[in-house]
Amino acid sequence: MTNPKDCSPVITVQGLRNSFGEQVVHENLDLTVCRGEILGVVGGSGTGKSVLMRSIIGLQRPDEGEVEVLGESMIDRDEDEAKNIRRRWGILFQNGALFSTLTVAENVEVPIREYFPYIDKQLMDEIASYKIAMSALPQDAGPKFPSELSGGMVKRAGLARALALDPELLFLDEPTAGLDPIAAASFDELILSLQKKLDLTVFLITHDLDTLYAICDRVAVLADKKVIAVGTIPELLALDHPWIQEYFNGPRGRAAADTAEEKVDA
Ligand SMILES: Nc1ncnc2c1ncn2[C@@H]1O[C@H](COP(=O)(O)OP(=O)(O)OP(=O)(O)O)[C@@H](O)[C@H]1O
Repeated sequence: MTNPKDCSPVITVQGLRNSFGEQVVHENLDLTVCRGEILGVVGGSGTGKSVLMRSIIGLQRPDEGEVEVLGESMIDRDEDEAKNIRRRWGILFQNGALFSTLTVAENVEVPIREYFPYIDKQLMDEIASYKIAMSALPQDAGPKFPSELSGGMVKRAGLARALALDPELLFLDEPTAGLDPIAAASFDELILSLQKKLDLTVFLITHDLDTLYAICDRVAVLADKKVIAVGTIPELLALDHPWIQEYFNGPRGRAAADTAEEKVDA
C-alpha cells in the first residue's frame, strides 16, 4: 500500500530490525507517518508495537535500519542533538508515567524546567495551568497528587505533560487502556480536538477498535515482524490477511464499526 500522495513524512522507518537475544521482534519493517495525520498502530500482543515506538523515539537502538523523525536521523545521535529533537514531541506512556511525589502541575512543569530552567515560577505555573485546562482537567487538579486522581484524570494529566513544550508530534501508547467506555470516548474526542487545534501529528498505539474508528486517519498493522499493511480502515478491510479480517470483522470489530456508523447517522 502506498502513502497518500500529499504525504509529508514526519516519521520514516526503513528496514528496521530489532531483536532480544534469539528473539527477532522486527525484520525489515518500513513505516511512514505523514504530517497532520493520526496514525493508529495495531497488532497482536507481543508483535512489537512498544518496541517500535521506543525505536522511533531513540530509546531502543535497532540492530539495523533507519529511523528519521522530523527530518533528523534518530540513530546514533549525540545527547545534545537527541535532546533538541525530543523537545519537539510529547509522549503519553501507557500508565501516564507521572511522578507520584509531584503534583499534577509540578509534573507538567518537569519538561519545562528541563528545557527552560530560567522561566520564573509564576510563568511556569501559568503555563502548567494552561496545559491542564487544555487537557480538559479542572483547575483544582493542579495541586493534586496522581494518587488522588481517577484513571481518566491520570491520562489527562499525562497528556498535559506531553503538551508542555508545544509539541509538533504526539506519541500515545494505549491512551484508553483501563478506561471505561465513556471515559475512553471522551479521551478520544479530546485527542481529536487537540490534534485539529494544534495541528499535531499523532502516533497512537492502541487495542481499542472504537478509537481506530473514531479518530484515526490511517491504521498500520504489525504482524509477521513488520508492518504488513497501512491504510484507512476500508482499505484494510479489502485485504484478505487472516489477522486483519479477524480483528476488524470479529465481534468486537463489527460492534465498533456499528457504533461509528451510528455516530455518523446521528
Ligand atoms: N527490554 C526487553 N528485553 C527483552 N525482550 C523484550 C524487551 N522489550 C520487549 N521485549 C519483547 O519484545 C516483544 C515485543 O514487545 P512489545 O512490548 O513491543 O509488544 P507489544 O506489541 O507492544 O505488546 P502489547 O500489545 O502486549 O503491549 C515481546 O516478546 C517482548 O517480550
